[in-house]
Amino acid sequence: MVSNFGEIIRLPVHPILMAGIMVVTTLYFLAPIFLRMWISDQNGNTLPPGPPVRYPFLRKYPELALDYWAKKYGPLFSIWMGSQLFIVISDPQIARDLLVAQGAVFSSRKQYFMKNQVILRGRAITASEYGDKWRQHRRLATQVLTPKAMQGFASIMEYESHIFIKSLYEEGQKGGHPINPAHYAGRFALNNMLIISFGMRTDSATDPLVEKALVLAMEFMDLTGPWANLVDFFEPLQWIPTSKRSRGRNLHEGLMDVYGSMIRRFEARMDSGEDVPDCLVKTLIQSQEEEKKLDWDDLCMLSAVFTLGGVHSTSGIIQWFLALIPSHPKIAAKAYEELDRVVGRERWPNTEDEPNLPYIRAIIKEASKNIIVQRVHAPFWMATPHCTSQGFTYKGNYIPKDTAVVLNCYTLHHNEKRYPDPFTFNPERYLGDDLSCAESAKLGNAMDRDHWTFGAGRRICPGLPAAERELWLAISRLLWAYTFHALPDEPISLEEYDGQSGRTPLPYRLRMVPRLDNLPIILQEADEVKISW
Ligand code: HEM
Repeated sequence: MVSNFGEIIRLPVHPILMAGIMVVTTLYFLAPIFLRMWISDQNGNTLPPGPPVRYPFLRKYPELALDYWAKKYGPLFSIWMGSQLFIVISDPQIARDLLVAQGAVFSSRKQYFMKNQVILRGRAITASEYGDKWRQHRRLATQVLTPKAMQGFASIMEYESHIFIKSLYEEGQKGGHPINPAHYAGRFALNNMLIISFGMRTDSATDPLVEKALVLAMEFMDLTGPWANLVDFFEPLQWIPTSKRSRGRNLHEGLMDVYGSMIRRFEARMDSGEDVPDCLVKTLIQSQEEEKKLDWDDLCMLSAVFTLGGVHSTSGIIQWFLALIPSHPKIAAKAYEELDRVVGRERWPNTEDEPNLPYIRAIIKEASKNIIVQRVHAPFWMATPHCTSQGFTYKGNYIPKDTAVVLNCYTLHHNEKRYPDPFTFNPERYLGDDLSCAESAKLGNAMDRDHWTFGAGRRICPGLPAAERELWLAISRLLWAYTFHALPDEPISLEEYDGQSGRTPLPYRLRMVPRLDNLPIILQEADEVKISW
């Protein structure tokens, strides 16, 4: 604009715009103050208490923020992450009252942009909203994991644990050479999952398929941490192309490619009349013929998620166990005493020995409950969030439809009343608990449940029986076979964990020294074989 005096007048457009943006942004972030007053059910019950601001993201160890808020606002609090409302459950009874008793309301899944829309395209069981599609997927998944079906997989899992111990022995040069166990634990878990999903296994530690599948598994974990993606909570960001989004798309393509070609190979064997083993993909292909609703993308995503879900968590627990045990020699000594007394030194433990080895069972439960990283961080800090499919009022707290529901495992697992001295790795707390995790999850008194690592309610991990058996075979045999030693100049870091959803320790090496002279003789009893397919 030009003034009467010929001067150019600069309109303060920028400051006004800036001020406007700042006001809108401030209002946006402070909106929970008002929303907490306005959102209520017909009886005037408002949301569970919680912070008065929206959060764009949580810091690196979100479990600590949740624990802080649970102490401040109580065992049922609410929080906005961007535009998404969450409720956070930190008490066993509330977990039971909502996730189990009100399963029809609290069992859906939010269609998170990155995980469920870009990568899984809403297809796989873990991403499906509560409804017919999920029921169909869940039925197929549990069909593959019935106790009878598990019996069929038992000898294969025993074999895989044999190969796991053997490859550690060979690579570790009988204890002379330090090793990073990540690859071997990953391969053990992957082979178990490949057998359950595809009736096949890989026969080499450097098999390109293992490498590819493990890379995909790691990328999946990295991209799908529940609070890892800003784009999940700020919808406008979904329209902006980002490198992360490209990674998500590439991961989808990678999963379709790898798992699609594996399904095709399996299908070709079926078509040629071969007597193929019972496994998830066989069930899926047969069901596809019977139930037309299962399309190609369903098949690929279901088998991918099933396999991925089972690999990272199981190998993560084994890796944490191996990271922790060198600094707990008294616990190892008690385990050796029990193993020598009950199983003896002539053979190693089998599945049937489980009821007679309560201390080993207790170690596994304690390891699964909570690997205590430097007594602060907890890599398994929450189960996959659920989501409400309708509004519900619980003891005066209104929980609207589409609220994301977080099971706050960190706080649940550090409950002083349930786990005295909760920051200590103490298997003894589980002595006298003879139930499997699956049985324990069904206990009437939620306070008695062993731990919440496998989730709760209708979405509870369907792979639980398989995971328990794998952990048993791996950890009991590791303890029978080796003593564990950190390297003096390479302390094992228990301070941090890797990946957005925090499942694995930072890379480390340890020496695993054979405990008994007859280990090589036992290891000779089985050789690596490829189950061709
Ligand atoms: C130690 C190992 C494992 C851990 C800690 C684990 C943990 C979990 C958790 C926390 C959930 C979410 C539960 C919920 O929403 O309440 C889940 C879901 C799932 N898990 Fe596992 N899991 C493990 C092993 C496995 C294995 C071996 C399989 C397959 C054989 C498997 C298959 C699945 C599937 C398909 C779902 C999705 C269920 C649904 O949304 O209905 N998991 N798992």
